Amino acid sequence: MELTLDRVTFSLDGKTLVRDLSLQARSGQVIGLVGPNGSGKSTALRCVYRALKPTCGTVLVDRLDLASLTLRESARAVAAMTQDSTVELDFTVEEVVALGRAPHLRGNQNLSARERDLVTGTMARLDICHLARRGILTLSGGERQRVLVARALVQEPKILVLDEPTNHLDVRHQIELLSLLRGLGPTVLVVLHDLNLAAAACDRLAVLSHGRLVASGTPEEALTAELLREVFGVRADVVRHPRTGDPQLLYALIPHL
Ligand SMILES: Nc1ncnc2c1ncn2[C@@H]1O[C@H](COP(=O)(O)OP(=O)(O)OP(=O)(O)O)[C@@H](O)[C@H]1O
Repeated sequence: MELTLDRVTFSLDGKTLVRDLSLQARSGQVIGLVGPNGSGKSTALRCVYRALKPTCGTVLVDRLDLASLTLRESARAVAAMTQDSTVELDFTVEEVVALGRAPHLRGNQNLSARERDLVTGTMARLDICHLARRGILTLSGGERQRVLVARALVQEPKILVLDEPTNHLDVRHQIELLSLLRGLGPTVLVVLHDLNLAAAACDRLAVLSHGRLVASGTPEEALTAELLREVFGVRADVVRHPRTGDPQLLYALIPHL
């Protein structure tokens, strides 16, 4: 499914956190949203998964205004793993992952055999089968993060929204998770802070600064030394990855800061 943000603005208490943001993700594309702290990335995502209602503008899923869908319909279409995703109760890992099916079930309906296989298969992909019977509250940050991604995938969404999904993950699990996003099926909108991983994982990048879109395009088009200086305030050398050809950024510490 295609995801379109059409001039989305979100204001709160007279402050505009996201201004006139227009983005388009074609079906199956992975779009990375990057930008400095406080630039409005999470706010923009919240408008997509309906935790916030845009003050102006619309979010369209296949040209259908998301706001016109019932909450159940939009929960079937859009899954989110965000910094707000929490599990307060001490469910087991397997139970939490199975909760991803909730928008597809009626009342106390049990999971079908296909859905049980989906839960098991997704847990295997996220390397969490060994945690199946553990209480979610006993997990490490990275383990928990992988469980929450599995829950979102089990939802079989058309649009997958991920806010810093590699947060807490060790380098192997970061690479595995982002590799998984490629060719996954749903259209993915993902916030990433690691620009080298974003360049490797995303078809296109959208760069936010002070709530506004300041650059967008392929990683090569978006991640220029000039943009890194102006938007992120860092000096970086942009080189090509010797194996993949992706742009990669080299930073150095600032002497005598
Ligand atoms: N509920 C709120 N009340 C007041 N200000 C808010 C609220 N939520 C967000 N903000 C402000 O809006 C701006 C954008 O926040 P947002 O969380 O969208 O940024 P972000 O780009 O995701 O940042 P980060 O990279 O640090 O996670 C920030 O200045 C933040 O302090």
